[in-house]
Amino acid sequence: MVQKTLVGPFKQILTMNNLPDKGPIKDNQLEIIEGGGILIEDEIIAAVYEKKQFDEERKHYKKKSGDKSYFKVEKDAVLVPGFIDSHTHMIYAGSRAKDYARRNAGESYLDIARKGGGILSTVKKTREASFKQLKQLLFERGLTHIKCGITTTEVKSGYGLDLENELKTLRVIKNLKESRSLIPELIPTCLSAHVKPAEFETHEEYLNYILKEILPIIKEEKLSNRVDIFIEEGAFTPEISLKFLETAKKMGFKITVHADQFSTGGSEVAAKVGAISADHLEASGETEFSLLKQGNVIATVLPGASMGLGMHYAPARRMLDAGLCVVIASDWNPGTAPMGDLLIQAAVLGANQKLSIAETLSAITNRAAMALDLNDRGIIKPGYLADFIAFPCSDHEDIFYNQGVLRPNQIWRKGTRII
Ligand SMILES: N=CN[C@@H](CCC(=O)O)C(=O)O
Repeated sequence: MVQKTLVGPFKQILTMNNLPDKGPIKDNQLEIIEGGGILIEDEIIAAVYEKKQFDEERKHYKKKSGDKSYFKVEKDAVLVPGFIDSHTHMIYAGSRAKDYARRNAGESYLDIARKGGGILSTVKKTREASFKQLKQLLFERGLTHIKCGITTTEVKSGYGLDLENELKTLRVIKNLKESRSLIPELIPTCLSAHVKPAEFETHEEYLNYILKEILPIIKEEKLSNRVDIFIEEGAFTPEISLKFLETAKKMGFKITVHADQFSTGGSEVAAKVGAISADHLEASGETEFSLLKQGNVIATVLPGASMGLGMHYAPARRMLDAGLCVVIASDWNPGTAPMGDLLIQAAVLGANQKLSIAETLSAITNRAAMALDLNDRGIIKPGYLADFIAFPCSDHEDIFYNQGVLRPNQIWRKGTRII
């Protein structure tokens, strides 16, 4: 039997429907329904009602009668789609507080990595951690995410860097994805090509190992259908990254890349290989924007990494004006982005880059869904997943104005109210 629930009335519903996929968005393009409500059928939005229709529907519903229930919401509530965090490294063990202190004392991220800190120090701790410990850590981080209003979270491997440990982390993600509904839906990505582990002599050798030993098992066990690589000085050069990604693509994987964080070259690879998104882009300029535009690549910016490294933000305003689809993600990781709070980061980036409310919200809802190639969420619309969140305020402008301090107090994930 289909479980039907009528939810509302909401002071405002921001549907994020009918917005452009790319380029600037004006606030007056937002569809805002005042006093309306939602009909949920199992996991799906069955109807979005305007006030008049909602008041009519409501008469037919009695709380918990038969197969229908009516869920009356708190007085002032603004409903938006559940947030989507399309770039995180949330599965790791240990802390990098010492790296952070060293950076603040003047050492650079790349220098610390060369001297034994950095990504490889997290790899050591993650290899030592058991499946059970990693599962608990990821679960707790997932709870933090859901409280911020995130209902879908991408999670990358990349702190295992050998067959056993890359599979261990991806199996934890799969296991948690299948067993929990209290945390966001997890979307796994294989980032075995994060950096070269010490056991390999050359970068080519390691990338061949990923292609021959790791990716076939990931495919067989359906652990992920996405492949990422860190294109950067100290990680992988654009030339060998392109060859690696072309082969991964031929194997059936969707492609995303870490591009232009400190130096350029990654955007060009992303465009050539037809990546869905290029993420970071702090070093990108007009040349890179036009490459991304020609390649139809989504530009994902990661303000949390800029905050963690104390560096400038990616030029999101100029990217939008160049006609790109801009997405904002938290990049939650122990090295450069330990905060992991997408709401604070989006609000602060929006103020810094002069993004309209519509552009900022779109970058963590409907456009973020596109970065994960998911066409069933990110918009409040019939047929879409009933993933939505409500903030205790009477006007949507209060959400980013409060810069992350105002939290959603009602969260539905796949039709179930979980907070
Ligand atoms: N840049 C590469 N990867 C992460 C940092 C990982 C780490 O330092 O542990 C990022 O996206 O910022």
